Amino acid sequence: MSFRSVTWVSRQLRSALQGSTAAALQRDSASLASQQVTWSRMSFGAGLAAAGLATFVTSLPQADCAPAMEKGQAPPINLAKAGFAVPKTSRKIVFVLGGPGSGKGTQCSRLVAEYDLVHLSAGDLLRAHMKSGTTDGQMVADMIKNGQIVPSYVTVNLLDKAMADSGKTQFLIDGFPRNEENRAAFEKTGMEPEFILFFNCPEAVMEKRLMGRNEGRTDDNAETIRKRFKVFLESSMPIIDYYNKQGKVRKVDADRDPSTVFIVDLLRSNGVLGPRGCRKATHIGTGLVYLLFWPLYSPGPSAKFVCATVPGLATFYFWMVGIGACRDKSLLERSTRSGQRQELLKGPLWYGLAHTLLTVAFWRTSPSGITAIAMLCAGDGAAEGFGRRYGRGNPLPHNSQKTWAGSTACLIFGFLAAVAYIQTAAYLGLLQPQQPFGSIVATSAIVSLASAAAESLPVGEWDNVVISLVAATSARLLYGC
Ligand SMILES: Nc1ncnc2c1ncn2[C@@H]1O[C@H](COP(=O)(O)OP(=O)(O)O)[C@@H](O)[C@H]1O
Ligand SMILES: O=c1ccn([C@@H]2O[C@H](COP(=O)(O)OP(=O)(O)O)[C@@H](O)[C@H]2O)c(=O)[nH]1
Repeated sequence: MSFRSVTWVSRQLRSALQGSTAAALQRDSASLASQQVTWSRMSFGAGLAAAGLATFVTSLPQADCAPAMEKGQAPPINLAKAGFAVPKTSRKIVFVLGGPGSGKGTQCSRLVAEYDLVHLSAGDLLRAHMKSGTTDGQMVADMIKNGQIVPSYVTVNLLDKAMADSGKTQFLIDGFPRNEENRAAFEKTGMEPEFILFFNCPEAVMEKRLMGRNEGRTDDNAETIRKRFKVFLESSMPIIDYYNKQGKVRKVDADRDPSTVFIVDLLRSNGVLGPRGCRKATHIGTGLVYLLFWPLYSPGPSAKFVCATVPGLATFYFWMVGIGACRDKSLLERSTRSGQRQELLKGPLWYGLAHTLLTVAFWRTSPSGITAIAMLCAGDGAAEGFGRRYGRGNPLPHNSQKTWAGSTACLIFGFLAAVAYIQTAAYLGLLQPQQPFGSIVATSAIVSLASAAAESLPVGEWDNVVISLVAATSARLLYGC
């Protein structure tokens, strides 16, 4: 479609909507009364359509993001084979550490059979490398036989290559880093672990398991096992202590038959498995799609209440599931990090309440509510996505959990969404009073700056409330309505 025809279509749409809105506003009371009946039907219809669409939007990501193997779908496309390199910084890495024989490899294998994770055992990679026939290979063979730690340049290269070849983004790295040199060399590559799974197991239990492993390994003999335990205590435990100080260690009690589910829960609650993508897509998409329906409602005074019933009912449902009055596993999967129903009573509940209250308090005649919803959805949503992907190593000075990349994304995407939505409302003649484009741009810029600052604060689960309040208040002060 050419630019001229797009312009023509948009002009027709505008004049049709403006005409009907203006006409509806100007009609005398008798004809307005009869119009109201039609409009209330339309409002109801639009409400139902919005509710349907909101349900559709929230169900979409579930299909996209749940682990493929879990749903019996075809395995995901291998991006490396398809010719796309996955950037190092977008890799999500979990280090699996613990003494020799603590069960790291066993648990990792069980996990990868079910989930879209790649298990990279540093020991396995080194054992494969020692058969390569190179001088390095011979050195690795000797070092493994003596329970020594192979120099980082060999291990880090093998790990990096294996990650790139997999074409995937989520990795369980088992048995690495084993000492300070390993850790420093890995972090120099720009990659950082999300967290560390530490398999805690008594030496006697590990020794018994190793002696019964029977995999023909050159190092599973009493003498080397003793050396490996010593190396683990002297060189590897300090690494676990190092990450512990950063709050990154998740301890697994490995002296029992640890069910896979236990580790799965740890991975889920730390955002490695499961529906983070779904959560974000829902966070960004629901509000922005909801706003698209606002022009369809009647100019009558009850329209905003009808419109607010959509997020209102959804919020009520969140609350019902959150308190345990209803069960909805798929809602928990796509709306929470931990899969725990109580989490619905925090961020998701406030998200829904913010939409409901902003609709009723401001409605489409004021740019303030639209601005706040745009900031909450596009700004806050983009902040998390960009922060995780590009923010590593550049934390904000006042909050180490947030990054410059996240705050910049919040500012830019919040601003763009606010300008786009308010300008559309202005174009359709919905705002009262009308706002000139210059004022929309200037106000959106200031509000998005304030919202990005609010988003960067260490307010935990209150972030949806804080960003909505700051955006709505600053927009209200600047627009005056
Ligand atoms: N929870 C467990 N209980 C009993 N035996 C286990 C357990 N986990 C692993 N094993 C056995 O112990 C041995 C060492 O396990 P493995 O996963 O190879 O340890 P790691 O990778 O930590 O060296 C294997 O023979 C494995 O079958
Ligand atoms: O990052 C690593 C991982 C393993 N190894 C060597 O490989 C051996 C076996 O390690 P693996 O993780 O396979 O077995 P585990 O000791 O956990 O049973 C170790 O003792 C080390 O000699 C190493 O040097 N660096």
